[in-house]
Amino acid sequence: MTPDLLEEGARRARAHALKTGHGKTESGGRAAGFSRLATPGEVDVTHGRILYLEDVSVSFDGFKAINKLSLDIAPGELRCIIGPNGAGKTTMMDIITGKTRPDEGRVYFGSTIDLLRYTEPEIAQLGIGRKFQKPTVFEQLTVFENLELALKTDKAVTASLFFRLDSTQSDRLLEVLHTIHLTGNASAQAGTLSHGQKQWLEIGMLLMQDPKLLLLDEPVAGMTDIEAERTAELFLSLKGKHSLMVVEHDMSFINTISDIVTVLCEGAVLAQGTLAQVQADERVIEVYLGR
Ligand SMILES: Nc1ncnc2c1ncn2[C@@H]1O[C@H](COP(=O)(O)OP(=O)(O)OP(=O)(O)O)[C@@H](O)[C@H]1O
Repeated sequence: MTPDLLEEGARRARAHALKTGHGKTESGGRAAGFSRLATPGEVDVTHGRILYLEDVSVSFDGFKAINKLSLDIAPGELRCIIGPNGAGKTTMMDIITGKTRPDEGRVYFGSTIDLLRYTEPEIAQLGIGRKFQKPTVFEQLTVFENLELALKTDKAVTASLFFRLDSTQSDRLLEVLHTIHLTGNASAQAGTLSHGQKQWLEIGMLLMQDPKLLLLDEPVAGMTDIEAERTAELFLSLKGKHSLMVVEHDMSFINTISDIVTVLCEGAVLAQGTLAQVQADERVIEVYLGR
C-alpha cells in the first residue's frame, strides 16, 4: 500500500462522490489503497529462489520478534505459513515488504536484489504485492474502476482524470475479472460486494500489476465456506504464474492449497514439510496444533 496511490485513489473516489452525491469514500471508513507496481525489472531466479531470507532478526524493545529466521521460496511456489499467535508471521511480511527493518540478516528477491536497500514503495514496484487481512477497496467506485485504478502509473492530476485503457490493458482487466470470479459484477459498486468478493477484488487489483510474489495475510478470515473454496481455486490457479506466500490459521484451507507448509514459532522456523508431516511433528503439536 503506497501513500501516493492511496491519495490518488481517495482523490478519484472523492471526484466520484461529487459526481454521484455520495460522501463516504473508503472501505470501512478507513484509508483504502494497495501496492502499486511500476514496470518491474527481471528477477534473477536462476538459483531456484524468488525469495531468500537468511539469519534475519528484529527486536522490539529487547523482545526478539524474529530470531535468526531463514527460509526461501521457489519461483511459482505457493508456500503456506502457519504458527501460533505472536510467532512473527506478520513481522516477517513487514520485513519482506520494507515496512520493518531487521536488525540483522539478509533478505533477497531473486539472487541479486537486496530488499534491505529498498523502501516500501520501491519493493512494491519491484514486483512484491501485499494483501492485508482487511479488504481495502474503493467502495464508491465500481469493480471495473477499482481494477482500472490499479493500472494507473501516472500520478499527475490531469493524467489521472483522463486516463483511458489501451486494448492490452482492457484485455488484461477482463482476464483478471474472470480470474477473480467477478465478470458479472464489473459495473457493481465495490461497496455492495460481499466480504469474500471484496477480498477477490483486492487480489485482482494486485494482479493488474502482475506481481511476481504475492504475500497474503489471512485471506479467508471471515469468508463463508463457499467463498473460501473459491479462494482456494483462485490461489491454485495463480500458482506457477506467480509465487505466493499465504499466512493462514484455517487448516482446512491450508490442507486444500498447500504443498509445503512452514511453521513459525518464536520468530524462527520450527518445522517445514507437507501439512501431514508438520501436523505429526511433536514440536508443532506442542506449541501450536495441540493448543
Ligand atoms: N511494532 C511492534 N512493537 C512491539 N512489539 C511488536 C511489534 N510488532 C510485533 N510485535 C511483537 O512481535 C511478536 C510477533 O508479532 P507478529 O504480529 O509478527 O506475530 P503473528 O505471528 O503475525 O501473530 P498473529 O497470528 O496473532 O497475527 C508479538 O509478540 C508482537 O507482540
